[in-house]
Amino acid sequence: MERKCVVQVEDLSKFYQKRKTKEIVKAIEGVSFEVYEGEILGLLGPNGAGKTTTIKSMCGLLKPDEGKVKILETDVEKSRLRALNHISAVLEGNRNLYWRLTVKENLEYFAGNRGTRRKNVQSRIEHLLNQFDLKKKENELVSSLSRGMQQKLAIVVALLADTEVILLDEPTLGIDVETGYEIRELLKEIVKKENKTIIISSHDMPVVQDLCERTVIINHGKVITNEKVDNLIDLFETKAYCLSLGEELNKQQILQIESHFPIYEYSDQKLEVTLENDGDIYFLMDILKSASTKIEKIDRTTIDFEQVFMNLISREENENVVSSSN
Ligand SMILES: Nc1ncnc2c1ncn2[C@@H]1O[C@H](COP(=O)(O)OP(=O)(O)OP(=O)(O)O)[C@@H](O)[C@H]1O
Repeated sequence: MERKCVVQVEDLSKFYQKRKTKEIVKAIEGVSFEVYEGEILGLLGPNGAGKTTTIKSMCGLLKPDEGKVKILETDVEKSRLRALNHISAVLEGNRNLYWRLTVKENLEYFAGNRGTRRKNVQSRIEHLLNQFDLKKKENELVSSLSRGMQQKLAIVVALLADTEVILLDEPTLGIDVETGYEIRELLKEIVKKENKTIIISSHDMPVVQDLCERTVIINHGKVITNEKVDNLIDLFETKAYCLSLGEELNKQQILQIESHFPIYEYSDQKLEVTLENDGDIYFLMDILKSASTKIEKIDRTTIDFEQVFMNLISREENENVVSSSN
């Protein structure tokens, strides 16, 4: 059965003009992707890649120069309020909480603000407080809560609006491991039970690997990958090898490896390397032969999403270097 598309980002571009130099900066250019019902999508990219610009365009905080965003077929720019009824966002820095109100007061205030129907509000608040283990804190001021608890509350506020789409910007940034794990499990539960769609922007690759079904990776303002996380890991795993060597590599060999293979690891006579192109294995053999380094064993190596991400970004950087020098 075909999945329902809930968010369509179509050909988005945004340019800024620097105040001092008047130079035009391209933040994003031609960014397009779709997000489906019941999916957790990771929106990733290195610093300055264009994630915040994309996110702000998605929740109507910024007007793109070109392109559009549709949430459940409603154009965010043309029918802002109607579109925003379908999406809630937790942007970085807990901006959706009042620090001088208690946990419960925050929930009641925001529920009223979004026009959530009175009849269901109290039971939804109770349900979420219990689900997120915040019930015992309901009368405490937000300012007195730990960062992890504030983040859980910020997510609860977003969930209270009961929108189909939830956008979470760096949901685990700066919080302890235990709460980070708890948040991940809760998000999985919510997607499963309530069929919500979650879009996560994060630099935390283990979180992305654990939570996201698919990732859109942006670099230099353009989408460079839009693929299922498992497919990406499989793809790179088939190219990743661990060579156990008979002796240590010398400096010259390490320099050669470094310049040809952007992602590699070497220690204790073990070389982990990703072979991308057909000629790579011969190139590697030549480097090893140059100092008569023996290979004792070659294994396929397991790879995590962090390495996949690094591979994709460095591959794109290399292609950019090649195309700009042509
Ligand atoms: N108001 C602005 N004026 C000028 N340039 C801007 C402005 N906002 C963003 N940019 C530039 O646009 C590019 C994309 O920025 P954006 O904040 O979207 O990236 P990002 O991927 O969210 O980065 P980060 O992870 O560091 O927040 C960057 O080069 C940034 O310097």
